[in-house]
Amino acid sequence: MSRPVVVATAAAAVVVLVAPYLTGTYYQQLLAQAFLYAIVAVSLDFVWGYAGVPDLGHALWFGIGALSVGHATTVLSDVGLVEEVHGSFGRYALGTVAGVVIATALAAIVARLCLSSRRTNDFYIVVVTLALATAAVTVYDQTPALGGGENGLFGFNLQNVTPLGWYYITAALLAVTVAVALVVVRSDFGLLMRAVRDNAPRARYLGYNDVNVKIGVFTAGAAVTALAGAVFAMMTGVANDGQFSFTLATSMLVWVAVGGRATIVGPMVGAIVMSLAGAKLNEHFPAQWTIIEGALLIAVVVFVPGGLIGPLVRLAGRLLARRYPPRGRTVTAAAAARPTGDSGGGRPVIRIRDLVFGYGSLRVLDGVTLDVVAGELLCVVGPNGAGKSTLTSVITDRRLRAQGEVEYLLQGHRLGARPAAHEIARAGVGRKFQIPSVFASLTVAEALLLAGRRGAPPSPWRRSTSVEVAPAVVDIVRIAGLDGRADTLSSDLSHGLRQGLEVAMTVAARPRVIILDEPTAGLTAHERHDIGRVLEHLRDIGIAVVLIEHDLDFVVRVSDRVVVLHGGRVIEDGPPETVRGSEVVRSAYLGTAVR
Ligand SMILES: Nc1ncnc2c1ncn2[C@@H]1O[C@H](COP(=O)(O)OP(=O)(O)OP(=O)(O)O)[C@@H](O)[C@H]1O
Repeated sequence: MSRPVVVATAAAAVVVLVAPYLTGTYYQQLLAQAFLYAIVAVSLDFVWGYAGVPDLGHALWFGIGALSVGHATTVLSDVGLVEEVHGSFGRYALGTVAGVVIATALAAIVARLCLSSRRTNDFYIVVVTLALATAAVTVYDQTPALGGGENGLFGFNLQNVTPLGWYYITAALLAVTVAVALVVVRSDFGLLMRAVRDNAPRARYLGYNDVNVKIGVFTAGAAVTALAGAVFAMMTGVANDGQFSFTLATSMLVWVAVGGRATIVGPMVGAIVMSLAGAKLNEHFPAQWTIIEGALLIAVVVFVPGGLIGPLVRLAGRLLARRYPPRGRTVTAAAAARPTGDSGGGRPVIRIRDLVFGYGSLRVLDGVTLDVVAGELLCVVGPNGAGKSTLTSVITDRRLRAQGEVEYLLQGHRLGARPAAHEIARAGVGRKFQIPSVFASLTVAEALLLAGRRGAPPSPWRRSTSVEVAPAVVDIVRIAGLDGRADTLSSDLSHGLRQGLEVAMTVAARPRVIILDEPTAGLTAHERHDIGRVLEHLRDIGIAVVLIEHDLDFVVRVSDRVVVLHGGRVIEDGPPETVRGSEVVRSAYLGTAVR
């Protein structure tokens, strides 16, 4: 931490310690509630801001925590009225643990159902979280035996803790939450969270299970929020439908959006300021405050998507960085990070037999049969729409329902019948997309760091500062003009530089088979020549290189074998010169029908 950050943190700590002595009990209670809401905002920032999973019903987890403590400590009558309160500490602990466990389990189920299928996407989780929060309030109100109905449960607050005590307890919980959150988002795992948010398919094809990352973060967010809900209930002695409500869920979204997504500090400040303002304004203008909150959310999302506090935090960070330059990540070549191809060159590493695949009624691959061989540079060519990119997709993701066989003969890896994209990538099949696909919010070095781990779970607290990659990756970085740009954000790179970065990322993952869809598009003739040399080097060390290309001169120069795809069928498979001279190929490229 730089000195100004230490000073600012110490100053904030002094203010928090002294503030309750300058205010009365009323404000101590309000602030203690605001701190709990700030914990919720930080957890939602994790889920929505960093992992990109929109949870519109985040209040549900808060309500479950509160209701669980209410239930553990009270005895209800037949009509749901509180008859007795059990004030033993064990009951509070039991309620808290049960609330966290129930919220965690339910969140894991919801996230798995909404996120794990190829056919589901963010839209599902938006609808499901919204529907769940709404349904929870209805169930709550209609089932008095569960939560006291519209009256809720009350009078069960933990005795012997004063408002000042709660103030310090909640402040300490918030400090721990923020500290842990900052460590995690700055760690290597934090990079993965942002990578999955920015570009889940790219993360998947580098060997990461993006769905599990999202499910894990969503579930952790629910657990922390349930804990905050449980403490809230112990402190106030109240559990009611308001804690589940869509109104509270909307407030949570407003805190994060107004504070600034993916900043931690922004949502924390947003929650404290907005909940204090809300509490005061609600006293005088209860109806108007809800409208103001809704309008604020719309205004921020439309006009200042970065939020109000987040940009200030970033600006302060930039100003500080000028005075105290942060330690950037360095990219260095390491022999140990060298990709190792198969020693037995000439051996098939992927065997494809009679592959048939279509989009609806459109048949795109029509009985493709070919071998991908270690230590060979294979070019796949064909006119637009021939099925080249589709073939890449079907080879690198067997969850795509294709008929026929794809067998992976990668030493040391046994893949199941229909391995997922991340499993295939981990086994050593690397893929570069046709349109450059990078992680917008990651720097060049950060992207290479993640790529180099090839799906190995990154540490949630360690922040690697040096990135060791294969010498070939350093060559690609140099050829692509990325030298000296280790700390440049991928979103700030030109099209050509992104192209180079994606090739470098694919090689950094130490693949044994590398499939590159038009890696030289957007590069100059000189850069193409250099990339060609890197690909030849990869081939020479035993890697199977599959290149999808349109530039026939380049293809003839670098390839050992050329496969021509036309109308989803392999119409030629042989040495480059033979293929170039082929009448069938010429007519295919000129658009004449091939029989
Ligand atoms: N997701 C999709 N849904 C429906 N049709 C698709 C989809 N992706 C590709 N296609 C169609 O499948 C056919 C083959 O496309 P593909 O991108 O595999 O060809 P290609 O040989 O890579 O072409 P290009 O050289 O232009 O990239 C095309 O007719 C294309 O329109």
